[in-house]
Amino acid sequence: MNPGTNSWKSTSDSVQALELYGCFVVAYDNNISSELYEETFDLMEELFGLPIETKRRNTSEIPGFGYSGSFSFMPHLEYLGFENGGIFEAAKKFTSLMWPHGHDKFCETIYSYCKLLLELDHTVMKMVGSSYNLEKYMDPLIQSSFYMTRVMKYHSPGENKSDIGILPHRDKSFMAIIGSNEVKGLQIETRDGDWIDFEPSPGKFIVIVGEPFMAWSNGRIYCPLHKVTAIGSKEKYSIGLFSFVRGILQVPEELVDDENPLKFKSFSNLEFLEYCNEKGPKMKGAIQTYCGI
Ligand SMILES: O=C(O)CCC(=O)C(=O)O
Ligand SMILES: [Fe+2]
Repeated sequence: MNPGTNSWKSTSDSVQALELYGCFVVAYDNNISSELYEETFDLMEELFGLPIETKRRNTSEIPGFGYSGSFSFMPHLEYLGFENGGIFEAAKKFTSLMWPHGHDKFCETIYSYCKLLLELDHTVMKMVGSSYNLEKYMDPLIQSSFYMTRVMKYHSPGENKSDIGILPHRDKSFMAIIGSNEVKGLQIETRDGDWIDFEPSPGKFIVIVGEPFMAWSNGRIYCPLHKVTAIGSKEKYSIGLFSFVRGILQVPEELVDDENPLKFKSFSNLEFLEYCNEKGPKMKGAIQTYCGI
């Protein structure tokens, strides 16, 4: 990504969007075919159509992973989160848990889909590194990341109706990349308090900064509040790839100077996740209370 070239321009635009909005939309249609996109979302219907006892087999110690749904405060949401869907063995393990007799098509489709999102995650990380001249930090961050694929179903509230899908929140992951079927509902809050819609379409993804990434950048990158509204008679399905960084995260010294004093102490992404889980879902600026200076 050399200064002056087109890829450098799109890099600086994207990083600027992360600073202003904490998110940006990627048209990834050259990399993900509409067939793969459609197949993946068709399979979501099949997955969520499994008996609840089967879906409950997907358990995890990590908050936000595993299976959950029918929350009193978010009655339309149901989700399944599993680790490392972009690694074939992990995709296979999740598939066998859901379909003990196997389901090759599901396994191959979800793996291909997650692998593309994984590549996109690495690309975005590298874009940030190149834009801030912090390239040397990016490979170690990527190498200590692990990923959750979380598939979400928002049950329809009914024709001409709308209801809460996910309450306004900031992500506790480092970064998330989300795509959905054609049903709208995800909204991101701007710094001015306006809510903007993510308009889903095949091959389009939204990259969302989580609180740990914002803290790592010493607040240079923004972390937006966002929410989902369940709307109308069609079910909404979305698939997110959420990254988490193991070990201790520390603001790079290059991002600290007299004008930008250190705003966050070193912290652990995973312990932060536990902390938020204990404090409950209402915490909006959790990272500040966790490790803000
Ligand atoms: O389903 C979506 O579009 C967004 C989900 C989300 O914000 C989350 O799981 O943190
Ligand atoms: Fe989120």
